Amino acid sequence: MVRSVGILGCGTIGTEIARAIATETVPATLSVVHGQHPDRVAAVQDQFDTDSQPRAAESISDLFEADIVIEAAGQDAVDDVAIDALEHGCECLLMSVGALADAELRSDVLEAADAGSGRLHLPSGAIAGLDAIKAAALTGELETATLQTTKPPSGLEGAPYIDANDIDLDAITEPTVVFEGPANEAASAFPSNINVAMALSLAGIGPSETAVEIVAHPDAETNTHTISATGGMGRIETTVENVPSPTNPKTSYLAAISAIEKLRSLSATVTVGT
Ligand SMILES: NC(=O)C1=CN([C@@H]2O[C@H](COP(=O)(O)OP(=O)(O)OC[C@H]3O[C@@H](n4cnc5c(N)ncnc54)[C@H](O)[C@@H]3O)[C@@H](O)[C@H]2O)C=CC1
Ligand SMILES: O=C([O-])CC(=O)C(=O)O
Repeated sequence: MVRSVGILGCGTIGTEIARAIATETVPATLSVVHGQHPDRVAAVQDQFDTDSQPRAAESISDLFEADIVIEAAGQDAVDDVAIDALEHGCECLLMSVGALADAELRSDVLEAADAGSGRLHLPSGAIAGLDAIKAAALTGELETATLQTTKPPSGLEGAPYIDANDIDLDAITEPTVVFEGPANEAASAFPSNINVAMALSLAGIGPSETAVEIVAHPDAETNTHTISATGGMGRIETTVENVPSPTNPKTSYLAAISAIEKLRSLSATVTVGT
């Protein structure tokens, strides 16, 4: 049973998760939040009645008083929070799953989860189909897994890969493949765009075997993710045409509500789906 929640990052996803707690969609208390911008921290606190407002943490370690620590900050923050939270016995939910493309960090985080009393949760986020992918991978049936992601060019702005390769996003006038490669390379090349590739990898056949294609589409109005997988179980194909979040178009709205459902399910007496 998860009773108290701590949130790292008061941006699009962190604020939406806090709202779900404030409106009792999730039966838990938001006890503590940590953010970089006092105004965003205050906006999260203001979603609650005065007597139930979360405390603004002075440091990340203050979050470990909660039963579950949710990272909704960015890939750089994962190293600062995940291992310590797990070692403190907290449950830990990571949104910036792409940080686990770093093999050493991944191994340390998974080891901390194995050693501690808290569990590590990596939600499906903005993709659909990890239930089937997990089941197929467990029995060794899964042979191939690919992710094709299509975003408007503006949604890829600021990605290290775009900058390093001098890709002029403004000059794109037709659907253009801007990246092809394994998930572990995609996750660090596009840290704010393709965390979902690492979730797919960890559910499936691993980050170096999972193939990723990123398409910049000048007319796209959605962030679209298509998973294609084959193996002894048959063929899986899922496509989600995601509505971008108004406050951060790089982030699909589904990512926030996926985390909210994961959080709710931790206290549920009945769970549906794999
Ligand atoms: N797994 C998935 O399916 C998805 C994951 N994401 C990832 O989730 C994360 C959060 O996404 P958004 O809420 O849209 O981002 P956002 O940019 O709207 O909010 C992040 C907030 O965290 C704060 N922050 C960053 N580092 C911090 C630190 N060390 N300590 C305290 N606060 C810190 C920032 O100031 C910002 O307010 C991002 O890494 C994003 O790429 C986004 C969409 C889907
Ligand atoms: O929200 C999305 O569409 C996916 C995303 O940004 C990510 O996985 O980092």
